[in-house]
Amino acid sequence: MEKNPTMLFVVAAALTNEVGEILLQMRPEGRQMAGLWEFPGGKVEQGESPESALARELKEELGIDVAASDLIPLTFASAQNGDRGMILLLYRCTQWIGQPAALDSPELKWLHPCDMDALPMPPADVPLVNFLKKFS
Ligand SMILES: Nc1nc2c([nH]c(=O)n2[C@@H]2O[C@H](COP(=O)(O)OP(=O)(O)OP(=O)(O)O)[C@@H](O)[C@H]2O)c(=O)[nH]1
Repeated sequence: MEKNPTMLFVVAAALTNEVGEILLQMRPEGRQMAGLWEFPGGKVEQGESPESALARELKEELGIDVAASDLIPLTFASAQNGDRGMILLLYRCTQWIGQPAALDSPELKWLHPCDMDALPMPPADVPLVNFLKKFS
């Protein structure tokens, strides 16, 4: 029997610039958790590796090209997402091609992890931000 058939896998990027700021985007109106600030990323689709899913999401959401080999695993969070369990995988990315643009969100913001507490973020992101504050 398949184990955890309902588990949702979500991948997200801590896109980090040369001064250590990380890019967050605002979730648009009409989506679950609209108005909250999140790390760019999304759900892993069937047949995708987490890294190829994240590279696809970064292209769709920000218009940047990222090599799967430039996505460095950082940490993860486990949380409830509606009626499903969710594993949220966070990767560090410091190398990409192109200028990040808000293609799928009303606004982007670069900020240091210690300033992220000032923004409303999904509850699942709390341990991710705590990790970044400690180890960035
Ligand atoms: N990208 C992203 N998603 C997050 C974060 N934290 C968090 O709880 N999530 C949740 O993970 C899920 C990601 O789904 P999504 O809607 O962004 O996925 P997607 O881009 O594949 O969209 P779609 O399902 O509408 O096609 C959402 O329920 C979202 O609220 C985060 O920091 N970044």
